[in-house]
Amino acid sequence: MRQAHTVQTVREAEEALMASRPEGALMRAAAGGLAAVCIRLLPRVYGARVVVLVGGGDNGGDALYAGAAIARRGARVRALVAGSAPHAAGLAAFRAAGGAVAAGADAATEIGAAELVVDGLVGIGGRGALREPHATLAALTGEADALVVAVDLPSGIDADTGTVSGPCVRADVTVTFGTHKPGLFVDPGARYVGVVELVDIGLGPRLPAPRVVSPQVADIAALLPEPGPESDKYRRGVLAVAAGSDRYRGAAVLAVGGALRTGVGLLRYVGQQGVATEVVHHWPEAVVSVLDPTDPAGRLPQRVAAWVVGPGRGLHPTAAMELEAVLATDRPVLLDADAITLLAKRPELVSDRTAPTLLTPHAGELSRLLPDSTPAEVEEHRLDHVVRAAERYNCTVLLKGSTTLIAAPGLPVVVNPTGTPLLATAGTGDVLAGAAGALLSAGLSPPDAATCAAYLHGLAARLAHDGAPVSSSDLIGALPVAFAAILGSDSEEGVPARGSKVADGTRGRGGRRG
Ligand SMILES: NC(=O)C1=CN([C@@H]2O[C@H](COP(=O)(O)OP(=O)(O)OC[C@H]3O[C@@H](n4cnc5c(N)ncnc54)[C@H](OP(=O)(O)O)[C@@H]3O)[C@@H](O)[C@H]2O)[C@@H](O)CC1
Ligand SMILES: Nc1ncnc2c1ncn2[C@@H]1O[C@H](COP(=O)(O)OP(=O)(O)O)[C@@H](O)[C@H]1O
Ligand SMILES: [K+]
Repeated sequence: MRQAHTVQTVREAEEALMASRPEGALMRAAAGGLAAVCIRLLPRVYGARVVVLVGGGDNGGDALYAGAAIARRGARVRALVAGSAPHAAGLAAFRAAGGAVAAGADAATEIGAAELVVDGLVGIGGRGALREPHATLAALTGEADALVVAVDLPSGIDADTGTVSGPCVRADVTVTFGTHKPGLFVDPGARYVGVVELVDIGLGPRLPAPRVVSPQVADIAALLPEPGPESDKYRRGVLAVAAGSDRYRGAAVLAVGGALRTGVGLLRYVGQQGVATEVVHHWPEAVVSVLDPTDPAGRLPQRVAAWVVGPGRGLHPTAAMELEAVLATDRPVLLDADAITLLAKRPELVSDRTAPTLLTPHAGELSRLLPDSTPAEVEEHRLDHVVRAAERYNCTVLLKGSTTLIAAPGLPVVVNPTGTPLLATAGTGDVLAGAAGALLSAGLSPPDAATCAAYLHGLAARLAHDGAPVSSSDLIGALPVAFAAILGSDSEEGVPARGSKVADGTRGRGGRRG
């Protein structure tokens, strides 16, 4: 798992480490790692035109020291200084190595002609939207042909939350120091970071548990259940799916498909006759129990390992009675869509529950779960809201959307790295609910089931048609391909790139069958 820590934690760890190291050692380690990445990225260093953007703090200091190292290799390096007092020792080293400070008036020309721009405007000390002249310099990097390397994090991203509240540097590569910062993983910040390279400056042993983690392919491969020789359909996991209604038959078919293609021992579909017929037509392996609308709790299938309730199920009283009955069992339950809307009126059904529960809301549904929030606020501060929902309902919450986040009380928030806007099409959430339900029925804990399902789901969308649009049915069809990619990964295969000038650096350590 890639780990991310908050600014306060990083500062505390840095302080403790600095006390045991000679003055300036950390910055030298950081700048050395930064310079090495820049030098590796330039096709030819000698004579290359490089611009360093220098703010008034240590982030600018890192950029100046790295600029000095690049200048010593024969590059023509110019500094554009924002802020009145750039790092004094860094500036002296930069000048001594042959670097020069360019006039602010030449900023557009210098950036326009550069092959490489190093963004040292602000790092973890950034507060709020960039001020001038930082904002203009950040905007100029967006128009440049140059490769853009961000120091620690792209200037303009809030390091702790990923919030972007004004102009922001769009990096091809971010060289971050000591540990990742949550804002590098979470949208909207995550869209600006490009490939992230972590430079070890010795913080590791001083860091506490991370606030945020992001799984790599080997982490997922290690979690996915694998049927063993002693497996039978019951021991592998029986999943009950209460999804779809006469009005939304497709939701049932998609949730069941997502579950079957993720792997279940036996799938029991529960629903009205018409929908059940449709489900069996698409998935003859499903075993159906026809719902009695006058007594939805009366004939719930017994001996199930886990439940999925809610996609396309509706909000009528029958659905509410069914929800209450399922939550009264001691089985793991996944609630999605309409079940979440119903839960918002009866939060105690989950908050007082002792058996495992997984909620999979999108931003609108999450805002219903937290009545003092709006969907726009959830979108803007996704990390805070998913953590609040997990605490309030005392269960695991997977927040869908541009970056899928998974929170559970007492655990770091998991950020899924495989998401893609290709998923923004009707019905993909139903597939996700089925997939996560299948993993719950196989015995994974809600956080692990949610983590693996989100990873598989995003990867399937990317692999389905090589990046061409996918339908929810295509997504189901591509789940086996995503499984094969994960289990057969030989470590260098990462998540496909997100449109950066540099190939994606997300790497795994190898699947267990690799
Ligand atoms: N600590 C260590 O051991 C190590 C730290 N390292 C490096 O130090 C970085 C942290 O350095 P830092 O603490 O000096 O803060 P930094 O990110 O440079 O920002 C402060 C400057 O930005 C300015 N500023 C703020 N907001 C602004 C805005 N919205 N718009 C415009 N300006 C704004 C602020 O100005 P002020 O608001 O104070 O006037 C001040 O001048 C860290 O990210 C890493 O790169 C590495 O060398 C490894 C060892
Ligand atoms: N812009 C996006 N980038 C990445 N994933 C997205 C984006 N928009 C939606 N998704 C994903 O698509 C799925 C949509 O689910 P949901 O909103 O429940 O739709 P539906 O109810 O139609 O199935 C979720 O997995 C969500 O994370
Ligand atoms: K920066």
